[in-house]
Amino acid sequence: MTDRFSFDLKATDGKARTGVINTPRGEVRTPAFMPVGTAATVKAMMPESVRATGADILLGNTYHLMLRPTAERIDRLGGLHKFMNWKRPILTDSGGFQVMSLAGLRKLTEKGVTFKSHIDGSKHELTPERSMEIQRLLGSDIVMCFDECPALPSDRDRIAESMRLSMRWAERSRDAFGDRPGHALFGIMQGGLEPDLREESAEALKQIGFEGYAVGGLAVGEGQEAMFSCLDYAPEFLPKDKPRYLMGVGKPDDIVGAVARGIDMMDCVLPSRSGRTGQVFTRYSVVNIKNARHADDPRPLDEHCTCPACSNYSRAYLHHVFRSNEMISGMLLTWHNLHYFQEIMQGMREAISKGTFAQWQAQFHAQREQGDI
Ligand SMILES: NCc1cc(CSc2ccccc2)c2nc(N)[nH]c(=O)c2c1
Repeated sequence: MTDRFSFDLKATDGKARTGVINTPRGEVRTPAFMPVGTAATVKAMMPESVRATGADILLGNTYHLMLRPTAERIDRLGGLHKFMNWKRPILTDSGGFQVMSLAGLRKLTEKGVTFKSHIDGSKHELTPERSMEIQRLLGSDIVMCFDECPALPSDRDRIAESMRLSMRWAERSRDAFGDRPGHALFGIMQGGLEPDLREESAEALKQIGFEGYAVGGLAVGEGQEAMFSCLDYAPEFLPKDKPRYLMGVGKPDDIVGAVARGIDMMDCVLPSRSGRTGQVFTRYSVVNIKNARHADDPRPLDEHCTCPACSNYSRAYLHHVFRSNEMISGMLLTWHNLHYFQEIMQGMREAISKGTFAQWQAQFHAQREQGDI
């Protein structure tokens, strides 16, 4: 164990990298997929089940937790790790993105954002300083800078103005974060799909200095092709010796494409949210368990998968409990999806270590062309 935060880059294969993030609460193997635990729970999962899927770290949400049950109450109860019974690392987002996508009556100024809670309409303010305080009260191991993520498409001037505001907020986040050994503050690169603005943002963040760097402002409606075009150059603007985190991404092929372009960490609600809506990710395709074709099918979702859903239940059963709106449906399908996402990450870590990432990527895509078994 360590009392410091550090990143060891173990191997590269082309632009793909594999390594380990060392934190006082344990190691995070990269490339890493981070399940989202928005309101202090990965929905439909016990923490020990999340760990059993292979997750080393999970995400918490400043926006949701500041509204309910509040960061001060979680702090009084011993912090988020104790509160949600997750002893390993937690990364929390800074809240700005969720304010812009969820809250009402938002007012954005140089100081920060004021808004009304989507829960009870109460008024709140988030600034870089308040976001750092909330994330400190939660006790998260990796803290994200307070930033503004412009919706795409936006005109270039709007994107430039928003990025430069986020860079001023990054400086204020750094100052407010203070000296917290064993904890990390990650900067967030913005700049839309504009190479020069992305480079300007990266340079500004490197001047300030962070323990890790995120690529923000992608997967906001631009589509996979445009996202990959940006990832063809943006990660290279960031320091090689620090973790690179692509925020809020994505589908399995998004994740593989991002790792191939030099990304180390990703998060997405997709596997858990889809698990609750009957959308199942397998190595061959996406299966909608609601479809009548599964009603009499005695086979597992994926005969190669070792998760509890695939080891112990038929498609017919999973179809039945989904149609019957039984709780076990969300539990089993979420477990399977998270297990499958972690299986992809483990496969990539091994392939990059062996220098066979290109072959692994080719097989990943070839299997998906086969379609459902
Ligand atoms: N992919 C869109 C996206 C998603 C998130 C949210 S990622 C997340 C969600 C829940 C918990 C932790 C992290 C973002 N967060 C920030 N701060 N900045 C962005 O540009 C951005 C873009």
